[in-house]
Amino acid sequence: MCDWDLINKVWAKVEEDLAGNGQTVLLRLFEEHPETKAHFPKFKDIPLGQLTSNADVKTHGNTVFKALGDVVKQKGKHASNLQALATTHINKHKIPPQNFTLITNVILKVFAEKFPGEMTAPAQEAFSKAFKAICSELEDLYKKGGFQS
Ligand code: HEM
Repeated sequence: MCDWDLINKVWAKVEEDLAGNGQTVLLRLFEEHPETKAHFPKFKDIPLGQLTSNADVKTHGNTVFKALGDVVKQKGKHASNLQALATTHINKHKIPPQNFTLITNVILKVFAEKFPGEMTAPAQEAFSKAFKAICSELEDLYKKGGFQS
């Protein structure tokens, strides 16, 4: 099974609760890297403890995971998906590119904890490789987009 097929197999499990899994990842990101929360106008002034029951976090978790699922399903032909993400995250949300490395590392960790049956060593390796490639492509798009931090 090639890398993207392995990834999509795990993703089918993630989709059983897309919003809940996205929510877990966002909360873990804010917990482990508190500076990331400051980028979200909706969440920056709310203490982390109160965000666990905040419906907007779950809604945004769904938004992020829907977009990431769209990337994964392209099986590598995701240039236009990444371009769209880079454009809004550079120009509208003004998110420094290294934040994508932070969130993808959190996703890897959360999936390994939540889905030990699906996240076999080869599946972890496949995600790790794919996320590294995606982050590096986003970084190139940021450079082309003239991102100023
Ligand atoms: C897996 C990586 C990510 C994906 C797939 C993703 C996807 C999205 C999508 C689909 C939206 C809404 C549409 C848009 O504006 O493009 C969005 C909004 C946003 N994203 Fe991301 N994102 C990712 C990572 C991040 C990171 C790491 C940060 C900051 C640390 C971030 C900050 C934001 C903010 C502030 C918004 C606007 C939220 C609002 O509506 O108030 N994103 N993201």
